[in-house]
Amino acid sequence: MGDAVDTTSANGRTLGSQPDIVGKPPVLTVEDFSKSFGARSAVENVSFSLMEHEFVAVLGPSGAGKTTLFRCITGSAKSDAGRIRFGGTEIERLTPRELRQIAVVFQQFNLVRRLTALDNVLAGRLGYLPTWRGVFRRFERADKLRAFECLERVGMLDHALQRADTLSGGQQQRVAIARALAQEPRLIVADEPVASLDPSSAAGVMQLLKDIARDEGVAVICSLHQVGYARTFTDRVIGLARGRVVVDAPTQSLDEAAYDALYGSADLRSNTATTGHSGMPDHHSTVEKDRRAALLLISGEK
Ligand SMILES: Nc1ncnc2c1ncn2[C@@H]1O[C@H](COP(=O)(O)OP(=O)(O)OP(=O)(O)O)[C@@H](O)[C@H]1O
Repeated sequence: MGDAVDTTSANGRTLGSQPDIVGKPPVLTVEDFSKSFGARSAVENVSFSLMEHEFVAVLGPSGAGKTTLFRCITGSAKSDAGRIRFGGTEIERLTPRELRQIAVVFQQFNLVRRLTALDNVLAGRLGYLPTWRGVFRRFERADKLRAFECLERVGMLDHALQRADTLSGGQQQRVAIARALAQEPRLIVADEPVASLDPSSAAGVMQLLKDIARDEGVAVICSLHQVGYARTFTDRVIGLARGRVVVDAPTQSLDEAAYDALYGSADLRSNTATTGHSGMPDHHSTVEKDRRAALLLISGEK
């Protein structure tokens, strides 16, 4: 390996010493992306790009548009305007094989509860099997070896044959990350991956995602409600408020004013008015709670 050199991302930020990404195109590019639900604008003119090895947090008050953005990145919802490119190709034009390189980690793990950890991880290989093998779950030896390696990578090898519903929340999320790794991803999209975990398990999962970005060269984009985890583990913060990017900067450069822009800029009345679809939480109180949590964490860590 040659000497480490500082590398600047497409967004003009230094990613640290990552010699192997020099001259490489971004893994993901989001350009002037917008999405509305009827007359309600959820995400507006969002642009950013992600490089290999980057671990990026997406922060923002409830209703800011994080989930909508993630659903469009993974191809499960369509944008109204703008472009999302993965490895240079627009998301809508990706082949199934290319789409497999985008792995998703969910808040509720989404494991098959009655299957073992190993069988859940093998599900990440399904996209690589010919159809008939997939239907009968006839995995090749190489797929099984790969699944074991992924379980080892997340520290869950000893639990390979344990049923998913007998694992703790933190262990289940590790298995879900192993399943994501089994897809051989270039991008991991983690939608509030630690929201259901206790603080110790959450820190372990955040550290694991950080290590994967650093060691495997995967780009990881992760929505969070906890500013502290973003500050401790991620390289860069993209802050959304009312569907717009209000912060996009290296994590270490962010100060109180930046978090204030993110959580304090939300016009609570208009935010509540634009987030009223059924099933959503009380946005006024959630935004205020997020803001207080952000300020507490910032003042506590200085
Ligand atoms: N299926 C839908 N139908 C109508 N409006 C929607 C739908 N999904 C999201 N929205 C609206 O889009 C906006 C963004 O919502 P989104 O769920 O993306 O925010 P979020 O930042 O992920 O919030 P949270 O942190 O609470 O998950 C909100 O105004 C929301 O009410």
